[in-house]
Amino acid sequence: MSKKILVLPGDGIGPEIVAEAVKVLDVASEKYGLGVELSYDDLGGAAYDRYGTPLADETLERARQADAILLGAVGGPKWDTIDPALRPERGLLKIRSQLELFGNLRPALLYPQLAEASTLKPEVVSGLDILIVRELTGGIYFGQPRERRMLDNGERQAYDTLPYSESEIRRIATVGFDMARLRGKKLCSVDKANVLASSQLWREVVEEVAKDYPDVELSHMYVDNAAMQLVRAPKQFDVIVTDNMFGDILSDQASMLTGSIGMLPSASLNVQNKGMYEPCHGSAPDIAGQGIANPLATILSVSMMLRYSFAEAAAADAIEQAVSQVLDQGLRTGDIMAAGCRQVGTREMGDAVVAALKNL
Ligand SMILES: NC(=O)c1ccc[n+]([C@@H]2O[C@H](COP(=O)([O-])OP(=O)(O)OC[C@H]3O[C@@H](n4cnc5c(N)ncnc54)[C@H](O)[C@@H]3O)[C@@H](O)[C@H]2O)c1
Ligand SMILES: CC(C)[C@H](C(=O)O)[C@@H](O)C(=O)O
Ligand SMILES: [Mg+2]
Repeated sequence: MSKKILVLPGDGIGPEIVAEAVKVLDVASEKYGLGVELSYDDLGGAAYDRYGTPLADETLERARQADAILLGAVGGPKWDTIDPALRPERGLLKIRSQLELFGNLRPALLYPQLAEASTLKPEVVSGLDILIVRELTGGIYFGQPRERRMLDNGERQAYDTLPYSESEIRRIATVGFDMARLRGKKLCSVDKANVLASSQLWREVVEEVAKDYPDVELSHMYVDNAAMQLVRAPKQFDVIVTDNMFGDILSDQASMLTGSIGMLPSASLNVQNKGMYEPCHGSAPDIAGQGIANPLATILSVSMMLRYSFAEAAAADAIEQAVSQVLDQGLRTGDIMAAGCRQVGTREMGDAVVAALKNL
């Protein structure tokens, strides 16, 4: 049976990096007989321009029908001044929420070839392999009420709300423990339980879930300390589980330990392991249209798609191996460039991964 994949290139560098990831997916499909069937639509600013909304109903319906979704990135200055309810980012939040993609996996893995591109000393990052499990459909991004209003004294005020229910915490904690069990058997839950009520409940529920995982070593850490520990001694972490906003911030931070935000893929999964796959970075308006963006995070997101949505481990491994070989060849986009390497653009990097994959 063919695998239906909806491709949403999005905005800025989105179409550039997705084009390379699709080339890699096509080759993997042919080589491993995956039988993928691609269709395309718009999300974010591109959808606003085409449909007048960042996520059209028909696009959402196509996403529901698809077996998996490949996304580039959304947003950009062109849409910064439109009605905030129609911003490109709201389309992304809506698709995540409507498909209940609550489990966001963001692996920060250092390819040894990129040790010099990391912002930390080689001995601090060598062998780094962290998985951040971010809650993706709750918390302050979605909490109601959220409002901007005028106070009686004429001052403008705005607020957001940070709710977490027990069931939301339990299901993401379970993903964290399951992942830890498959990896180094260490889970660090990151919160702000010294201040926030939502974090106090978070910690309580994570402790309850821990009873089913006696083989996993659980620790708790406040998010401010976690941010510091990530740059002090990142290898102390195996799996981190955390809320929506903390996970957003910590994953961008962790990306630099691996050399560049252009290296960090992600999977956003629901209970049926239906997934949306996208790089962790944004639409990078500062380099869009120049053909210089790093496509590897998106290519590695395809690998995650094959692993998590389609259980095609051999094909997923092969893509990761092809990426590693290309790095061995000394090819680098600007963001991971180092002395003695050859700087290439987005397309050349994608072509090199395709060639390596074909030759495996
Ligand atoms: N998942 C998403 O769609 C997503 C994620 C983050 C930000 N955004 C949106 O993207 C827009 C820009 O946001 P931002 O500038 O804060 O973050 P960004 O991640 O787009 O860019 C931050 C910096 O990283 C660089 N960068 C990002 N991806 C790169 C790549 N593949 N190769 C090389 N360099 C890369 C950019 O050039 C920029 O200097 C905003 O509208 C934001 O809301 C979208
Ligand atoms: C664009 C934005 C809504 C999004 C988020 O904060 O989740 C992005 O930063 C991400 O990391 O995927
Ligand atoms: Mg982010």
